[in-house]
Amino acid sequence: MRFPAGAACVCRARTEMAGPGHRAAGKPLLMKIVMAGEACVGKTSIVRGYVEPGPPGRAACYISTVGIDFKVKNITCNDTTVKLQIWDTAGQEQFHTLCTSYFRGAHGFVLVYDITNSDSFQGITNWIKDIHEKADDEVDIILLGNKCDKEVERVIPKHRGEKNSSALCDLDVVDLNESKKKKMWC
Ligand SMILES: Nc1nc2c(ncn2[C@@H]2O[C@H](COP(=O)(O)OP(=O)(O)OP(=O)(O)O)[C@@H](O)[C@H]2O)c(=O)[nH]1
Repeated sequence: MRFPAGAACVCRARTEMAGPGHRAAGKPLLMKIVMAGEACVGKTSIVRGYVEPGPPGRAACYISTVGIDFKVKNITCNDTTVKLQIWDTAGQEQFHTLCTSYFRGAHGFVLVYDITNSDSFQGITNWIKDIHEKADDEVDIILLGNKCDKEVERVIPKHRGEKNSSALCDLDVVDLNESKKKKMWC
């Protein structure tokens, strides 16, 4: 998955995300990806930049997502057509129960924080817990530090994002048994 300029991806996606069992003959491989993270970190902007044609742009004003939104994009990966179903969740607390109910069945998560907002970075731990509780047994997670154009306002150094992702890998190993295994690719 490729992200718009300005986004620092500190983990990488697994390329072989779903096996052939997920595909009916002649149909593209269907992948469910969920965007998650605190409000206003830029999830919707990232999805729009990725899915909509034309140069990536951001909304002039912030309109928070109400509940959940949904976009589709077809990509080709290793000669296989993959239909990405991207669920853009609202970060506001009032939608939390609704949004996490969409975690089941996801193949991958993009967890977004804002590098200029330490609360959004601290919130990542809770999102990981939600994934452990509500998602299926094996999922891939990308941790993404957004708003990298605001370098002068940065409060989360890149190495903290990288450290967090390795810490979360350790957490996986310690806390999860074989049947409830999540993978964090760093
Ligand atoms: N400077 C800067 N601003 C950004 C960036 N990405 C998003 N924004 C701005 O941040 C604000 C929030 O962006 P959204 O994409 O709506 O954030 P969200 O995470 O979807 O918010 P919720 O729907 O409330 O969960 C908007 O004003 C965007 O224009 C970025 O990379 N850099």
